[in-house]
Amino acid sequence: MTTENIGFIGGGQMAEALIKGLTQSGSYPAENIYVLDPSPERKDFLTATYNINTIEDCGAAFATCQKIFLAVKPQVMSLVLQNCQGIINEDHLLITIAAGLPISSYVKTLALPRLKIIRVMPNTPALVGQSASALTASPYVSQEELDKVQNIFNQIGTTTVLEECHLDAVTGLSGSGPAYVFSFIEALIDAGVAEGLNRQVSTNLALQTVAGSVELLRQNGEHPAVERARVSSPGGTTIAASKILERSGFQAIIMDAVAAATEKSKELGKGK
Ligand SMILES: NC(=O)C1=CN([C@@H]2O[C@H](COP(=O)(O)OP(=O)(O)OC[C@H]3O[C@@H](n4cnc5c(N)ncnc54)[C@H](O)[C@@H]3O)[C@@H](O)[C@H]2O)C=CC1
Ligand SMILES: O=C(O)[C@@H]1CCC=N1
Repeated sequence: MTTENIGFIGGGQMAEALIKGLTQSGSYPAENIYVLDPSPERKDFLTATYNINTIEDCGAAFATCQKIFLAVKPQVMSLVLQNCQGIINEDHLLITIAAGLPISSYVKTLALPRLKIIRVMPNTPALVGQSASALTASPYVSQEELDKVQNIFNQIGTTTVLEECHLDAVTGLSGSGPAYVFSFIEALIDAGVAEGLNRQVSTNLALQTVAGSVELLRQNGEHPAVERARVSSPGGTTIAASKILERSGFQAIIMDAVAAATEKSKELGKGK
């Protein structure tokens, strides 16, 4: 078990997902985790729930922790970085999870050409140890530092190291992806209710259908189209439903949704 301090600037949903994953997996002692957040309610909640420390300003955060996670909204990131200017140095390691903002924007705002920074896109299933995270690092991050941070994200799910040019697509697919899956599940539940099933029964059936289908794809390793064909009996119920999905452009709708989120991620980084 490591005893290195790590800090979080921003103690919202995603920071909590990481803190929960790290403390509950036992990979980080709570006493080595520090969080800075302007909301007294968030600080009280995080300290009471996870037994971690709070910290009052950037100066204290960067004096206490060499590794700092930036977990604020992209829209407030430049304000946070301005508050940290002159405090962050090239020995610190920043780990940002903000959507859209390229590594170059941090280098520029902090005026630190040799800044060590890792950009990560996780997702909220981190709260239950099932995140899908992609990481990319600035050239001044050593392989050992990248491995350590990747290992932190491995505690809350799976990780992939990618070139930075792919991070917007990752944001559109897996960063925002849980929301699309939740919409699909919600629709399945309501459909069951519309067909007369009790809401709890419908919820249980929908959740297990999605979880079981994911497990089947994982274990069989087949393309989803192959598994779809296996469900579709000739003249049967599934092919009747598939015709409706095809006619409504179901797959194109999902692809358009991912493209819109990817484009938004690019927009967030424009001019930064
Ligand atoms: N929610 C999600 O599914 C995902 C979010 N992200 C990224 O994670 C980052 C955080 O998102 P969430 O946790 O969802 O947002 P959130 O709104 O839950 O958390 C942001 C936190 O930052 C705090 N904050 C505001 N101004 C601050 C300041 N000046 N200094 C320190 N803290 C400040 C707020 O009080 C709040 O607790 C965003 O950049 C987002 O793009 C990345 C992957 C998934
Ligand atoms: O909606 C957002 O902007 C954030 C980034 C990825 C998921 N949630």
